[in-house]
Amino acid sequence: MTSNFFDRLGDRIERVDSVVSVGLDADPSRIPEHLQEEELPQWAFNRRIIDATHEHAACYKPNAAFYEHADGWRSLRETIAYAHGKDVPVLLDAKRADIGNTTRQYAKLLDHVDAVTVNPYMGRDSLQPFLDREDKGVFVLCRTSNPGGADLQDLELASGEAVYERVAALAELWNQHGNVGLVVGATAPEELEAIREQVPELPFLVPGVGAQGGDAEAAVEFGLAEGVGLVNSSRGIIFAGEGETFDRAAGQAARRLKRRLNQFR
Ligand SMILES: O=C(O)c1cc(=O)[nH]c(=O)n1[C@@H]1O[C@H](COP(=O)(O)O)[C@@H](O)[C@H]1O
Repeated sequence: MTSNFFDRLGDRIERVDSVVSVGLDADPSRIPEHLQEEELPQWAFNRRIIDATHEHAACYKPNAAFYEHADGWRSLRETIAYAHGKDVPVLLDAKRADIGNTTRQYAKLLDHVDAVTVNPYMGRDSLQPFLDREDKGVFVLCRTSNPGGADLQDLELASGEAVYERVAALAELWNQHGNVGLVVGATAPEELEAIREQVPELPFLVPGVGAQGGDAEAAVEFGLAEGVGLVNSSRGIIFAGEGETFDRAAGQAARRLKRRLNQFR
């Protein structure tokens, strides 16, 4: 097995012919009723989602926010092990970073998963323990998909560049081990194109297609670097259906998104 995350991800993308990241944002309030009686409803839900979608998944992206409660951590651990059992990499969407002493603890997340998302606001030292993990992927938030993404990220610096452009430039500097990618939302296609031009070699994680209505074509056209990158949908896949057959609907939604994205690859 190659020791570089993006090489492994590239292999996975080739094997399943898919750049779909299936977002495991298992909102407890939306888990179908028949699973609510299980000891760990989120895990019961995710297991069925993984069974139904793994053939179409380049990776799974659980967002840590949905698991930060006592049973949540157990569900997350089971979910990660199960995804790995199906040979699918796991990107933990944690958006972490802090002062060195603290971030060294955060970086231990990478003992359990293949990649994480991190927040660049506190600068290089806050990311260093993540960046030092040569075999893992580190996706730096660059231009996010939410409406407020413009509030700070689009601000123009004295140098004339936008804050998100500065982040992209820094990420290139931080990429000494070839383990850094960027997070750029599909809801900002112009910025997506500009950032791709600026940093042709960095793979992107592009969230925001599906529930947030982002641009799937731009996500593929600008998100991939030499064919490697991820386009994430969470609610659009895992909550595509309801009730007893929710997992079938999720499988169909994942396959549909894969095919749609593949038209642009
Ligand atoms: O880092 C992320 O993945 C992320 C960055 C961003 O700019 N926008 C964004 O939506 N995300 C995450 O991507 C997922 C999107 O979920 P859906 O809108 O349900 O597809 C959520 O887990 C978000 O936290």
